[in-house]
Amino acid sequence: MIDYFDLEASLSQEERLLVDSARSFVEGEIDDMGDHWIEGTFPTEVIPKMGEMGFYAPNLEGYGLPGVSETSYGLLMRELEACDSGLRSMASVQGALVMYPIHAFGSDEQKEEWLPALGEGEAVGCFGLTEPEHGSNPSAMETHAEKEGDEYVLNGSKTWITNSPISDVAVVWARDRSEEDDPVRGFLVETDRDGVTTNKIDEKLSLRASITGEIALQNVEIPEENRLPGVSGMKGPLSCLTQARYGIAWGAVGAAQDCFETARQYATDREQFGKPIGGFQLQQRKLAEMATQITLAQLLAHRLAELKESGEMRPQHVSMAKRNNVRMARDQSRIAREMLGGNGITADYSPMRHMTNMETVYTYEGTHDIHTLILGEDLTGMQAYQ
Ligand SMILES: Cc1cc2nc3c(=O)[nH]c(=O)nc-3n(C[C@H](O)[C@H](O)[C@H](O)COP(=O)(O)OP(=O)(O)OC[C@H]3O[C@@H](n4cnc5c(N)ncnc54)[C@H](O)[C@@H]3O)c2cc1C
Repeated sequence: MIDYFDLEASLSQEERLLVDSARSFVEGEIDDMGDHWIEGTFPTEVIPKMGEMGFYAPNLEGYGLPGVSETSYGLLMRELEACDSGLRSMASVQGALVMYPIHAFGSDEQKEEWLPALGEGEAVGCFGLTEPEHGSNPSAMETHAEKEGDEYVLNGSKTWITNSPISDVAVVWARDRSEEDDPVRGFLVETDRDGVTTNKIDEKLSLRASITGEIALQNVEIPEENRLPGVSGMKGPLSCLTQARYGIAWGAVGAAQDCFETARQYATDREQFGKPIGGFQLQQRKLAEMATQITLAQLLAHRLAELKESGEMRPQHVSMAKRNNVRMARDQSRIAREMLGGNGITADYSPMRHMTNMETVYTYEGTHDIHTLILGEDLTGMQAYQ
């Protein structure tokens, strides 16, 4: 894969090993992502295998988790998304959006119950924040929890929830009406409880190789021990999103790298007017621009990892990297598709699959617009959301 500035020369042995094992896992276990994309399915048989490989939250420590470097974690997300954004989304949601909040804000009992099972891929989790009427502004959420004795009763609905139809547990963010000012709290909701339904959203034209659904909660009773005790307010869900967005900033680079390699190979093989199309200046310009944009995004991702490792990373740094790298992958996947001519619109080649996936990645985890506003506020001190 393209590494024009030789950034990988400075990887540690652990980091290099992780890249190699993720790459050979993808090559050995997943050869039919195009078929899954067409069918709108996810290869669920790889969920426990990804657990065995240690792909879920390996940057966390304890409960069997190895605590690898942030660069290792980023490289892993990059390798998974080079295959498909659906595969990276599986690892991102399970690791950054489900295991992270349990690890950071959960009780000892919650950690013991869920972290080993989720880490091994024996259980699947999902993250319920978005609601039908509240996407970019989740703080306006209507889902709420009322305290009744030593139980909570949850009501509300979440939508666009990755993996909800195949999840064992959902981290549901809801207003806790038993406290003053109804703060947002996280609740662990087992999906087999009475009153929980998780309908699948069909006919997506993007991120097709990923299962997406709703979570409807109708008088769902859960014990009060299922509330995450360690966080209150929007910083709960937002801190999870910072973790997941970090992985996306890396993952998008993987999708773009795969597009680049596919386009470069095609330009070498495909002949028109008696020579490979890669010999024409117009095609070389496209490859030169693609390589440059990928390299800039790689530099951003590597520096972001250093900031995260040293504890200096701010959510706004993540916003800039997610915003830039996803836009880059969205633009460059289209150029790669274009270079493949008619063949580029088939599922035999990855660029158009990546290109359509990028529409979701551009929108979820904070839309491109919302990250623009986060940066605008950071740069001016004035917020322009409303
Ligand atoms: C495939 C997929 C998987 C997802 N997985 C999950 C998941 O696992 N868990 C979860 O909780 N959510 C998930 N989401 C939801 C996702 O995070 C939301 O779609 C996203 O936050 C945008 O919300 P919305 O779709 O309601 O769009 P809206 O918020 O309605 O936005 C519509 C448009 O308005 C723009 N806009 C909104 N506010 C402003 C403003 N103040 N200024 C300027 N422009 C603005 C937006 O940028 C966008 O272009 C997923 C989404 C998809 C598509």
